[in-house]
Amino acid sequence: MTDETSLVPVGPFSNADRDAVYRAITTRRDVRSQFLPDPIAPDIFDRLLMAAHHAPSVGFMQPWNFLVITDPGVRGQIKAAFTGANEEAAAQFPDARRALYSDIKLEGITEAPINLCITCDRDRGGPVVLGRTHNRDTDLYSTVCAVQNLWLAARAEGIGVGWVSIFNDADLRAILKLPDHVVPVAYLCIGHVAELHAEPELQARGWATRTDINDLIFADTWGNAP
Ligand SMILES: Cc1cc2c(cc1C)N(C[C@H](O)[C@H](O)[C@H](O)COP(=O)(O)O)c1[nH]c(=O)[nH]c(=O)c1N2
Repeated sequence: MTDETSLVPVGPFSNADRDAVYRAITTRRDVRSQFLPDPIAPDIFDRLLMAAHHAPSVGFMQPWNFLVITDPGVRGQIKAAFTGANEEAAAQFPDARRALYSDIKLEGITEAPINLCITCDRDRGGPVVLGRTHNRDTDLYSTVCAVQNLWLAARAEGIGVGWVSIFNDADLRAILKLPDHVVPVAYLCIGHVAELHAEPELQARGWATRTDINDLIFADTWGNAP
């Protein structure tokens, strides 16, 4: 058997490059309120989509599409869908948390210059996809990898991204005219930012705190401390 793939030598990044990668990871934030109105230059937006498109995907399925939403009419419908779902969401929290929940801004749909829905086409690649034979949801996981690639690239570009998931699926599908085999994985608000929260806003607002990583690591079997 011949190996027709070509390999290139690799080593670790320079310290500066490596630090930049970790800086993007640790200083990336979910953005809801800091969007500036400035448009995003096409070359920057192209790089963000390129980053998303270079994500790993099961069987190299590349199940994503990028729905770029700029039309104010569509945005208005999306915002109304969010508002309805967010009222339903608030009602699900206990009385003690509801006031704080309602006080936290959870989207920047109308303020962000670009809204982007990253979808997953569950039929792409046909009925049998390498790596997906025993776990059908791996196409959804692949799409989430694309979202994260974009989110980190955006941090490096000084662009803020906010993920909005408080929607009834049916609303999003109807507004965006999605076919049945396409899943709206992530609805993202994207725009320039001058500032980012130093820590997750939900932590700063007292909603949740970052878990100690040592409490999350098990050895060999579930629950077994290393
Ligand atoms: C799948 C998914 C869905 C959502 C989110 C994230 C992810 C991964 N997040 C953002 C989330 O609140 C945020 O990532 C955490 O609070 C951690 O903060 P940083 O991302 O580090 O700023 C989010 N934020 C928000 O304001 N409205 C939302 O509907 C959602 N939905």
